[in-house]
Amino acid sequence: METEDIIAEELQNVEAEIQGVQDQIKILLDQQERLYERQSELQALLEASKDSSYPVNGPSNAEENWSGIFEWDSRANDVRFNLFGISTYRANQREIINAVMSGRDVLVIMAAGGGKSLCYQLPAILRDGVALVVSPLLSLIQDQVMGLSALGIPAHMLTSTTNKEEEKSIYKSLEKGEGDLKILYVTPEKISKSKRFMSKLEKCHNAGRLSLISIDEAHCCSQWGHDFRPDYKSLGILKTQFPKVPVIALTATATQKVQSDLMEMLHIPRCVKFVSTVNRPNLFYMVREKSSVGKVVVDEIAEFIHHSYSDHESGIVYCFSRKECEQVAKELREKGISAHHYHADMDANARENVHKRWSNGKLQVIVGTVAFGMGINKPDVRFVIHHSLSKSMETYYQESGRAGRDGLPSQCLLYFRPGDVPRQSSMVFYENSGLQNLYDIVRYCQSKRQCRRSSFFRHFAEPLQDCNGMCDNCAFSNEVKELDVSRHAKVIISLLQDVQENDQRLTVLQLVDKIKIKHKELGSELNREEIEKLVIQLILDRFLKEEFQHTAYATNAYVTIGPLAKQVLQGKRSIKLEMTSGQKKVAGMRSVKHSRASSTLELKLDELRKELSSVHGGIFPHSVLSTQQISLISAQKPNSMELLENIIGKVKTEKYGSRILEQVTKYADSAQPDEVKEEEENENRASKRLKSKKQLILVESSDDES
Ligand SMILES: Nc1ncnc2c1ncn2[C@@H]1O[C@H](COP(=O)(O)OP(=O)(O)OP(=O)(O)O)[C@@H](O)[C@H]1O
Repeated sequence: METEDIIAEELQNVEAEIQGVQDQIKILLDQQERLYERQSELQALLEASKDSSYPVNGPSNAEENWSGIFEWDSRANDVRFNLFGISTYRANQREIINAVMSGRDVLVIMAAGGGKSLCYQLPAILRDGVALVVSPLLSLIQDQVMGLSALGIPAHMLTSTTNKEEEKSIYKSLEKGEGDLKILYVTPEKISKSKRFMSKLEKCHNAGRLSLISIDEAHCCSQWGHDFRPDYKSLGILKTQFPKVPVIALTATATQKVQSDLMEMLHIPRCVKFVSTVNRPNLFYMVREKSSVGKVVVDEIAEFIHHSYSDHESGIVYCFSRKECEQVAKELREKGISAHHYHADMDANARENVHKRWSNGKLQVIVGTVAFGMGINKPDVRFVIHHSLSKSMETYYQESGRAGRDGLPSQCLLYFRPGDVPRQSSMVFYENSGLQNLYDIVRYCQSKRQCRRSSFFRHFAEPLQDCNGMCDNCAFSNEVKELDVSRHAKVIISLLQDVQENDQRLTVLQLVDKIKIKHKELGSELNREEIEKLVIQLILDRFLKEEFQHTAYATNAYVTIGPLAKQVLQGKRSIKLEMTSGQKKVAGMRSVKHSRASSTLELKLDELRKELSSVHGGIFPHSVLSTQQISLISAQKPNSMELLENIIGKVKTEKYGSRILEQVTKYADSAQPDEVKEEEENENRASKRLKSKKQLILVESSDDES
């Protein structure tokens, strides 16, 4: 061999080795970044626990025993029961109220629908003076003020919609203590932008009349949260200016990082922290494969709603774009579902009108963008359907969490198509950890084995809890099969290498088109959806990666070779794709059962209504006792005691009288679920038959595969 050849060969080897080392460096750098993040999280936590004389999440001596006896106990019980109509506290509520009443700063992380409002509203009533509540959205504020006013609690708001006269009277109350003002809601902009307001607030404080400060949706403070609001950043001024006034910050979701961040931003390092579980046991989570044909998806959604719910049971459908919202709402209407779109392009009146009709049960479904988000106070949302992917686990948890805030069984369904990923990734790649967050939710969607609930626990760093079969993967896990697609992956990577060598670029969908042709030549049997899924999986596992390029009109996402691609090419890594034999039918079965149960109960409920009408002139408190509530009570499910007590509390508060209470209780006892159970058993049998048939088909097709 010529010297030149020897050198050239060695050079090639060295270059290959350098490439290998660079790949390793990249992986290590990523790992280092993750470790730095965790390090700063842990340092902040350590600092917070050193600083705080109170331990995180619980008392350690008598003084810190938040569930002990306090002088305000009987007053608190009186207000809870007689004013709010709530018969018992939920987990952590009493402790939180006691900590606030003791003058401590408090951080509350409690799942959606957990009952956060009571934690600041009750102390606001018990403490002398005015409580200031900062809340991010007008609609949320309006709902809260309306609700409190209906209970006879003097609550007001100071927002862009407040008229001059009302503003004057609120300022008078703040400054001079005149008039009746107990709870004042403001948006964060009021704190950051209105000097006049801050000066009035100061006067209120100086006169000893600022009783507490509540920061709702506190995750908006943190850039690491999923809904950062710049105006929330300036809320730290409240603690600086009013250091002795207790601050209570509340949110449904906050990772460790967000928690430490918001404690720092709000200047409450010594706060007592109450973290409740993120688990929402009443929510059934499922993911369905989304057809590439838009009409098919809407047909399926319509069928799901028709099958599962009666007209008065409402839900939300989330879409990616405004145009999509309008289209989906229109198609749902054509299918006989009362639906309307909701997005930021509509004027405020039109939006409010849609929201109102939906809240009053006159509209069954709102088809919204994420603009229809925080501030939805409707407790009986029975289903949340995602027509498109959310941008992170946190956003999905929040959005789907709008279902079932009343604690009753509700369903969260996400339609996922791998081909939708680039659309989202080109929107989020510039955000802090945007891609990482997106890929987490994509993993959630792609997995056909992992418990959906456990993904939430992992994401929020919470110990795992039993899912009780309340997700599609737990309910139907044995339908899944793993297919070795290593050779398909090699073809994809090689093809992409060729493309890159020719200085060309491909989007995910273009790549899929090319592979489809190539696979046909190779006699491969993966269909288009499966190839899409494989490409996305290769991106998640860093065998491929996404790159972005801005044009004048948009940001395009391209797919390129990832840092670990070589491992596949060299046969060091095998690639497996999870496959099922078809759509999971669990929702359909539950829904058939559910709608039949509802109709049986509806008949009985009508009987009850007739009887009650003789007492109350035909007005039955439907909001107090829905068909589903009765169904739950009669089936003696978990939660039923709380529900029954809640109903009793409400009936008492709303003065429907003892006769109704008696009838309700009697009715709840007598509703008989036997018929329902029988139907359920029949359906289970049918489901088992269907499953074994599907497995057979699966085995046959996988034999072909190998
Ligand atoms: N102890 C309780 N017993 C029964 N019902 C309760 C209790 N506490 C609160 N609720 C009810 O639970 C529902 C949800 O409460 P709330 O609106 O405070 O939830 P939240 O935690 O603020 O939820 P989100 O994060 O979704 O806004 C309300 O209808 C409220 O009246």
